[in-house]
Amino acid sequence: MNTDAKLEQLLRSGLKEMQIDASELQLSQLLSYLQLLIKWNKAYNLTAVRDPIEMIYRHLLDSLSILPYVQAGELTDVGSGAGLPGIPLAIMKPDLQVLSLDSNGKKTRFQFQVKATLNLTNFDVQQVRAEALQLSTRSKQLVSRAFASLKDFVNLTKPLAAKDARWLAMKGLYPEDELAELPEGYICEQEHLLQVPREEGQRHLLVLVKQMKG
Ligand SMILES: C[S@@+](CC[C@H](N)C(=O)[O-])C[C@H]1O[C@@H](n2cnc3c(N)ncnc32)[C@H](O)[C@@H]1O
Repeated sequence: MNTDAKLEQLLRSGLKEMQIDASELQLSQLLSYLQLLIKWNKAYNLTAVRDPIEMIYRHLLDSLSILPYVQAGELTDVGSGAGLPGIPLAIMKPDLQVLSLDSNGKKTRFQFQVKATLNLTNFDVQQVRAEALQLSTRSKQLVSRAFASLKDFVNLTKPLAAKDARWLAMKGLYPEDELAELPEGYICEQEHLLQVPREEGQRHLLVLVKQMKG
């Protein structure tokens, strides 16, 4: 079996194991994204993960592990790097409109290329520091993976967030210390253990909200 066929087979079986139904178009978009990531990573150093098989688990499937907790509508991905988790989520969830933010021009150029190649109409990207951005409509749902502490994630993005916003923070180790340092008035409303095939370490999703008064 050639390498591309092997990657396709591993992705198909990983999605199946996670009970994610992908159409043939979605599957081919995920594979095209993977191919672009492999190609651009050589020159642009987008991710420390170099092995294409590892990219399937640590990037594509890890991003998709939060699918059950993402609500339809808009989602702002903060510090998205190579487009993670925003690009896999935009591919798999057409009822989601993703705004992807990163301060690094090489990374946002890569994301523009992915958007154009895959014709991802529900995905937009901006090169900006999150704390410098002003949105005309504030975001109800923000996500980050490997971006910042919980405290910094909330503090840097407060001006972007609607009153009833949910901050989805993807974490490896359970961030006990970070939870103790949440900005005043913010609570962790939900915690979910995330399951990714072949990945042994525990992964967590914490959903943070601003506590309503009264
Ligand atoms: C460790 S990478 C994580 C990338 C991606 N979320 C992932 O999981 O692979 C963190 C990213 O945050 C970006 N970043 C750091 N500070 C930022 C800020 N204040 N605003 C926007 N992006 C920022 C960096 O350029 C980098 O691409």
